[in-house]
Amino acid sequence: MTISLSDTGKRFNRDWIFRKLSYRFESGNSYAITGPNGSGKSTLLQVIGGAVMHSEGTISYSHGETSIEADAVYRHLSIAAPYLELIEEMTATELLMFHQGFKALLPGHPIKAILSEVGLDKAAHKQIRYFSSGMKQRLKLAQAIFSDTSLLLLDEPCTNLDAAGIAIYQELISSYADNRLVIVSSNDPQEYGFCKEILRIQDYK
Ligand SMILES: Nc1ncnc2c1ncn2[C@@H]1O[C@H](COP(=O)(O)OP(=O)(O)OP(=O)(O)O)[C@@H](O)[C@H]1O
Repeated sequence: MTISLSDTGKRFNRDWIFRKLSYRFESGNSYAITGPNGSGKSTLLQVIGGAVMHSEGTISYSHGETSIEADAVYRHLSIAAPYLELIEEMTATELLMFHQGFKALLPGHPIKAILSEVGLDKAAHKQIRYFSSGMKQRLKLAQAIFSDTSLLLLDEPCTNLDAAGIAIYQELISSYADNRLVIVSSNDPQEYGFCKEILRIQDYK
């Protein structure tokens, strides 16, 4: 997948969050969006994912020679973000089964094995409402990383994770990010250290 932004800008009311952003994101590469609190990292990630509409300029998506309509891009992406909720009434296994109903998981990865990879094997049949914040974050990462998508968007992916969780995240990235387009919004090198390109949002004010 390739995502091209041309003079793209976003404002909320009278406040411009970023402007004149021209950038090309390409599959097989990894990108970090960095900047201080409130600078617009999450907003840019949501604009890229098509969840928030940009205010000026253009964004285009393509797969090889084929262009992807902006309103169909959600089919190609998975996202883990602090503001996205899990369905707390479900167990971890039920959530991934439900999710699989509309977005395929990576082939060859049964749900039991996925939960084991993120250290949630013992909690596979526990309701998410009883999960700790770190367990919820592990589940969000599993849901995003093990979805069979070409675009992986990660907003503060190590939020609430302990040292073991951070190590799992880094292993998952090295195992499952190849050939995908990965964009991480973060200020923490533990989260984006693997990224080859850095986009500083302050450069687009
Ligand atoms: N829906 C909204 N309506 C109005 N303003 C918003 C909205 N969403 C975000 N903002 C504002 O946009 C700016 C950028 O917010 P954003 O969450 O993108 O920053 P961030 O860089 O991700 O911050 P952090 O590092 O704290 O997560 C902030 O000033 C925020 O108040």
